[in-house]
Amino acid sequence: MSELAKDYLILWASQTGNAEWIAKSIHTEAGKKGYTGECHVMDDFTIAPLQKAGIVILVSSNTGDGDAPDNSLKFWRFLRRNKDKNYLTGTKFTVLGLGDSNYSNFNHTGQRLEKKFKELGATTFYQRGLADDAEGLENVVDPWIEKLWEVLPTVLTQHTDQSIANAVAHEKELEKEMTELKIDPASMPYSMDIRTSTVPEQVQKYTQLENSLVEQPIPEKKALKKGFPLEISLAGLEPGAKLTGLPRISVPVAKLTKLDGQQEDCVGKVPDFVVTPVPITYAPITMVSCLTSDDALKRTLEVEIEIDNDVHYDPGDAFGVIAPNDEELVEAILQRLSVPSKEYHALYKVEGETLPSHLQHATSATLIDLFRYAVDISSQPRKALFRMLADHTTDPKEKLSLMYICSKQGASIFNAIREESPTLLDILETFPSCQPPIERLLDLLPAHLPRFYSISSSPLKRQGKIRFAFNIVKYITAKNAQRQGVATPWMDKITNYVSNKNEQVDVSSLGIKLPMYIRPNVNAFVLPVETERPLILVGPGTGIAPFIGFLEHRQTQRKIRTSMGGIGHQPREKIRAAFGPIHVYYGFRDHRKDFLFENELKEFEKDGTITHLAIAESRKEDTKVYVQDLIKRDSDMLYDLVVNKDAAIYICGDAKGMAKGVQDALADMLVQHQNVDLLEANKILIGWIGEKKYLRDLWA
Ligand SMILES: Cc1cc2nc3c(=O)[nH]c(=O)nc-3n(C[C@H](O)[C@H](O)[C@H](O)COP(=O)(O)O)c2cc1C
Repeated sequence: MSELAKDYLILWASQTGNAEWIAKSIHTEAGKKGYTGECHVMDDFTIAPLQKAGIVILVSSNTGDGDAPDNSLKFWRFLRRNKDKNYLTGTKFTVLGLGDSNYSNFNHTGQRLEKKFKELGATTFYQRGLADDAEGLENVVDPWIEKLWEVLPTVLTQHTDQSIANAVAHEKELEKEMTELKIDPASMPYSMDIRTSTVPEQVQKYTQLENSLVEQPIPEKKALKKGFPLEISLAGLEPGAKLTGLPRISVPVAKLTKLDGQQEDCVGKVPDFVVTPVPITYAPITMVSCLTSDDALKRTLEVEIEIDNDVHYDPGDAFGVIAPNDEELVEAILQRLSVPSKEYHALYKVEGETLPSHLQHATSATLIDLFRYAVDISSQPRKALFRMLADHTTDPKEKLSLMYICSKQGASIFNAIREESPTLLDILETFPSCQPPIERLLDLLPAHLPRFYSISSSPLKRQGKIRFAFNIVKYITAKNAQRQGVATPWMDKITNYVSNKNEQVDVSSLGIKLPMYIRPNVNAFVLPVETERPLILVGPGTGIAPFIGFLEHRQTQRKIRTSMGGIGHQPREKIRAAFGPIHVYYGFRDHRKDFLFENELKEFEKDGTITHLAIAESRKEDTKVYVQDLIKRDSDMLYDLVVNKDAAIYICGDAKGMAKGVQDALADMLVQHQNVDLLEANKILIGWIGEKKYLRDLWA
């Protein structure tokens, strides 16, 4: 048998924090199990050389269109340039990919990593795992990690320290205790609604121990936001049944230490612990316009902000907005956690060995800011969160429900909960005897992230300004709970809920500033430099927004060239030939309600910026037309443009329905005209993605 390796190296790449959290959990747990190794973000790959590590574990998510996360781009450059077939000979590795099957390039990065490592001579010691966010990452990640612990002793040396053996045994004991909760048939099924929300005495005591900051709750005057408790039925659970497949008890990481003093809110200022790739700009909001009618299904706003001269962007770039979590929700959660309001502004230091990136700079932060800006309190809850909450719940039935939710037997309940997208408040109100320490919440809640918007204006046309458009995310779930996004309702609120359709309201006098930063389009979703290249732009709904920026840009470029031509330098035909045709495929539900940018698009059509505007209306009387239907209709003309005239195709919008439909329509076009089968047609399309001839900016 070959010698066991001594050290492992975990390299992770994460866009929104999942891969980072999973990689760090594996690292912490591996340490507890007696293995030694390191854990780094992929772009720090020079810190711990790959060739020196016996075992390499790669954990990577995807972004864009099957692209690698931003914090692995340097690593990828290094891998691409490295052609040495023996570079990793002797290295054993495995891959855990995180993806989402709503995207057609499902888990592309994980697969590419595996291929590249093999090309460099490495061999796999354990089969790769490809998790799907559409189904719940845990369904693959948890069993994959469980099996990893079985495989690891065959390839890696484990230290047999007695304290480690004791800790592992203790953990097993705990697990057993939790999984053998006796199920009382008399209490089933039961509804959480009948519970009172008083926190039992022993829970108060417990939290005081774990959370030095919790004092006796003081009555609050203000009526606080209420959550929407979940309905959890234990009906599916057999009396005496055991729960299996529970997530591992995650190791506590974050430690809160109280500092001296308080810090009052600095209105509109993002706390210093929020770190962005480029410094935050506070951009004054100058104009707001509502692009939809009152009776439209979705409310869409267009907003204009002012930027400094040193902020540069191209049409198609996106920028991040740093919006706080909903203030009422934050306060209601803090109150539910028994934090007295006088503590909200007390300063704390967050410490811990494997702290996630979003907490690493919180060396002096107020509690309220941590809940406003550090953690996500309204995204899909992780199973590990429910598992942790169970450990801090005193009522046996509630504890059992929490364990059930995260067990294999409770998979359908967990999925039903995901459908309802509960906030942290909803979950805590469902389980009144649950009183988790804030530190454990910091460990298990995902990072609060900037929200990205495509720029819908051209810097040529609107110097010193940026315009963007977005739907206000507010909806009612199947169980009648109200839900809302983070940034869009906040922007609607701070700009005073402008409502007259297409009226551009000047809001400069309100003095509102938007914390933002430009994120250059790593995807190359920008206009080609050659203005003569034909373009096919497909963007239903708010997917049209970046194309408005493209069109403004082309319109202004043409105007500039025409004015030069006007003084005798260039004949008009030459100018016309310098600008390729632009075909726009745009869709909405009902032209009276949600024909976004109607005036602008008609103007572009009139002045020749758009050669052909194809409009799909999906709720028009009895006909439902989608953009993909129009692409099928125009298949001959589009084939000629794409194949004979080298047009570039841009798709923006929903990854699931629209992008798949458009891809099918394009594949059909190739089948019809190029005498290939569907498989070959899709391969051609994938090739076009690689050549940046077919570009997509999609969201699930
Ligand atoms: C804008 C965006 C684009 C994405 N593109 C893809 C993709 O092309 N293929 C895929 O499998 N998953 C894709 N995903 C899904 C992520 O990989 C998945 O949600 C993962 O859990 C994110 O992990 P992270 O938080 O570590 O970045 C995308 C997610 C977002 C938000």
